[in-house]
Amino acid sequence: MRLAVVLFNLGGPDGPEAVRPFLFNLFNDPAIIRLPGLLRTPLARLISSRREKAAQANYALMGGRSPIVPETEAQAAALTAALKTALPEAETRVFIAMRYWTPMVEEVAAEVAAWRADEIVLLPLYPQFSTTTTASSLKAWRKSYGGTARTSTVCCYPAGRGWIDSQARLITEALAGSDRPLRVLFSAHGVPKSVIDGGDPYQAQVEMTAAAVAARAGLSDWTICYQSRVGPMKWLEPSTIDALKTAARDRVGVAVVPIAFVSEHIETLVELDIEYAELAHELGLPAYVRVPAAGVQPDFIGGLAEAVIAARRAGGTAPCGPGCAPGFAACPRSEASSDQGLTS
Ligand SMILES: C=CC1=C(C)c2cc3[nH]c(cc4nc(cc5[nH]c(cc1n2)c(C)c5CCC(=O)O)C(CCC(=O)O)=C4C)c(C)c3C=C
Ligand SMILES: [Fe+2]
Ligand SMILES: [Fe+2]
Repeated sequence: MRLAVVLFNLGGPDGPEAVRPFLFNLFNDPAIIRLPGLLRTPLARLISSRREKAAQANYALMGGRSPIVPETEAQAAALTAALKTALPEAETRVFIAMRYWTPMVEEVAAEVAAWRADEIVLLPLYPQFSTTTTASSLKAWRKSYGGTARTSTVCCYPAGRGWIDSQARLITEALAGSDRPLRVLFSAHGVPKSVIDGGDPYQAQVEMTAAAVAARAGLSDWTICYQSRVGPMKWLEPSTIDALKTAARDRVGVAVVPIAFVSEHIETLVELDIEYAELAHELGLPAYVRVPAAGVQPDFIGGLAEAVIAARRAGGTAPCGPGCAPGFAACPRSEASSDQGLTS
C-alpha cells in the first residue's frame, strides 16, 4: 500500500528574482485579497512591484532566499522516519506542497498522482485553521489532484498534544536560560479583522493554543499579540509592537514565541530576530529572548505522525478534535458545505 502524506505551507522565494512573482502569487490569491479577478490581478501586480525592493532587502538578510523549503524538507524527513516505525506495512512518502512558490501545490499533486498513491493524508503545517492559509492550500489541492486515492485531511491541531508539548518544552528551556522572570508573548501572524468577522476560526484557535501551552508550561505572565501586518486595513490586535511597548512600560523582559509558525522563515528570522529585537533594545526592555519554532522537535514530529494515523483511522474524515473548524471547507466533517466565499 502506497501512502502519500502531503505537508502544506506557504513557501518563499528561492532567490532575489523570485521575490516579485512570489508576492504576486500571494496577493493574487482570492483567499488573501477578496476581490474579483478583474480587480485583484492588477492590484496584485501593483502591490508586488511596490513591495519588491523592500522585500528583497529583507530576504537578503537571510542570504537572498527563504529557508522555508529546506526547513520543511527536514520536517518531511523526520516525519518519514516516524511513520516508518508507526506504519511498517505501508510504503510511505512525504511530499511538500507550497502555496505561492516552488514546489507548488499544482506540480506536487501531479507527482503524487504519477507515484500512484493508494492513500493520501493532507496535513497542513498550520496548527490553526484559517481561510487565508489552510483552506487556500486545500482548495488548490482539490483543483489540481486528478488521481483516485482515498484521501483524508487534517484540518488543524490548535490543541494537539504533540504540538502543545513541543511549544511548552521550547518555552520552558528558554525561560530556564534567563536570569530573570520573563513575560511570554505568543506572537501569531495577523490577519485582517474582517477575515475573523467573516467567521474564520483562526483567532479563536490561536487563543486555544496559547491557553493550552500556558497551562502545560505553568506560565503566569503571558499574552497574545499579532505580527506581520500588511496594508492599510484593520488587523487583529494588539500588535506585537504594542505588546513590546507595554512590556517596556511594565519594565519586564519578554520571551517571544512564534505561536502560528512551525519553522523558521522571514517572519521569525527577520521580523522577530532583527526588527523587534532592535525595537526592544530601543525601548530599553530588560531582556528580549526568542523561542525557536518547532522545526523537527520530536514532540512536534510525533504529533504530526499521530495526526496522520488518526486521519487514516477515521476513514477519510479528519480527527476533528477540540478547536476543529466544522463549517469550513477544510473540515471534512462538512465536506459538502460552502466554500467560504473563496471563489477564484
Ligand atoms: C499562520 C500563518 C500565516 C497567515 C495566517 C498568513 C496570512 C497572511 N499573510 C499575508 C502576507 C504576507 N505573508 C508573507 C510571508 C509569510 N506568511 C506566512 C504565514 C502566514 N500568513 C509565512 C510562513 C511567511 C513566510 C514566507 C517566507 O518567505 O519565508 C509575506 C511575504 C513577506 C513580506 O513581504 O512581508 C506577505 C506579503 C497576508 C496579507 C495574510 C492574510 C490576509
Ligand atoms: Fe503571511
Ligand atoms: Fe475539522
